[in-house]
Amino acid sequence: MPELVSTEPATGATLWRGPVGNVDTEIAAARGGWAGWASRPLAYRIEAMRRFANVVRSRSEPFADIIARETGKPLWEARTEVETVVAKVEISISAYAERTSQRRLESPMNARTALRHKPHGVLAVLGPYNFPAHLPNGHIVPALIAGNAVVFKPSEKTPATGAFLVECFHASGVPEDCVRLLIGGPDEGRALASHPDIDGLLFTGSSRTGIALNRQFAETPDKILALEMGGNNPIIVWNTPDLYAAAVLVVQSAFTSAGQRCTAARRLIVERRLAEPLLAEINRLCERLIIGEPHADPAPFMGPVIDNEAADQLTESFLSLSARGGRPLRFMQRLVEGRPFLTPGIIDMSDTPERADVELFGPLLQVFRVDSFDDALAEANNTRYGLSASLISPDPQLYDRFWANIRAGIVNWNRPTNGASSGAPFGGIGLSGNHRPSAYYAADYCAYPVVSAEAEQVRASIGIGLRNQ
Ligand SMILES: NC(=O)C1=CN([C@@H]2O[C@H](COP(=O)(O)OP(=O)(O)OC[C@H]3O[C@@H](n4cnc5c(N)ncnc54)[C@H](O)[C@@H]3O)[C@@H](O)[C@H]2O)C=CC1
Ligand SMILES: O=C(O)CCC(=O)N[C@@H](CCC(=O)O)C(=O)O
Repeated sequence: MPELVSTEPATGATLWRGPVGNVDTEIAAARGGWAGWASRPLAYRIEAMRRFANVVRSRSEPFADIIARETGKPLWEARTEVETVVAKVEISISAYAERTSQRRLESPMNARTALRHKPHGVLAVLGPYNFPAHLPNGHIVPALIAGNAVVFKPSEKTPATGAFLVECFHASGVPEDCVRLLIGGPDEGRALASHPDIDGLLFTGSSRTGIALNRQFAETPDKILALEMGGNNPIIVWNTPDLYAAAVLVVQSAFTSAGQRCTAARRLIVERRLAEPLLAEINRLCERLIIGEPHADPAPFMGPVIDNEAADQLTESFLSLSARGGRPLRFMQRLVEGRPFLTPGIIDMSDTPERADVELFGPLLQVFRVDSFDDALAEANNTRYGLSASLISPDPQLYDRFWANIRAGIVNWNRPTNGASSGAPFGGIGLSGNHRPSAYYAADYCAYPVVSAEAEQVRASIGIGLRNQ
């Protein structure tokens, strides 16, 4: 039986191994469990989710340890990921009530119109590796509250975290048939996505995969497809007196999680006169960033990227940007022979007319110096993605212009591009999503509305257009 092995990026040690799952078996199990779960009262499902939150809380340290080891992210950051898994439950309960619960609408005499929502059935969830618990959980919890059953395939790079998450659902009394774990890679992902017996797919991952899935789902408009994809996110720094604070926001935006966030800033757009002093501040901060293994003491700011292949691709991308005319401001370097620890790379692309509009998923920031705010906006919008964008400037009028003109689903002011709230909708436009935002709005894609005109008495008359008897 083929096996999947999970390796700790920081050390190369084997963390977990397990057999690749069978797609048909998992879907059949979920199909079997679904009707029973959907017919339970909402209060029952909510109680089950609250028990799940308690189970996760009681296992928070081992959970954070697995996330940290498997992704390489610092332990402090893995702990915040576990906290978001817990917090997701109450947020999703509120979101369900607000966005997809029952309502009675105005209607003519003797009748009523009721709005209710129904679950889709069996939903497939495909997860990414960068938030291997929080992001799939952001689909799974709302899906279960709405009454769906779920087949969850974690990233092939983070199966241990996926298995831990599913075990927490089962330990909290969610029937094993309602949340199924499918271990596997892209092949299993494809088989799951194309299986005739799923009712929809909730995906978080790269735009490349999302586009392939969108194509595949073109033949099945009856199935729900929610795509949360990547970004090529801009951060503009303009007319700000506090360059240190601006530098902190840029560094947090670009290099938190070793740049492995879909909301990470990939492009710094700065007014020309501020560029040198701002970059000097950023450089000084980068010198001080601790890069180390997840459990190191003192705690690192960031760990390695996910694996050596990703690290190789990022260093090659850095070289390719400089070959195309970019001017390296900080070289991206491998810190430890044979392990994927990278130093932040910063490259000035201002004089390069050709822009490669791709998401470089790691600690790599491109810089663009511009002369006017109009140029800054044009540069910021010079992308087919549209996930997050930030303006760093004390000027509210500039923020008004930025807000009105920037094309993104998350538009921030004097805040990092990342760190989005689970209590708000989360999603982007362009290649960043398919207009089915997640987080607070995940409730919307986990259920469909059913409108019923209802009257208890069988009473009817045709008032117009009848001949006398
Ligand atoms: N917008 C958002 O909410 C977020 C987006 N991301 C994006 O995710 C990416 C990083 O995650 P990755 O794991 O590298 O993404 P990925 O697209 O490589 O993989 C995501 C999942 O899809 C599966 N998969 C891969 N190819 C497939 C195919 N052809 N058919 C079906 N399934 C397939 C993988 O096994 C994995 O479970 C980045 O691009 C990042 O921006 C990450 C987190 C949040
Ligand atoms: O999905 C949610 O509950 C909120 C969105 C969220 O957590 N965003 C994070 C991480 C997403 C990523 O970049 O992979 C963020 O904006 O930093």
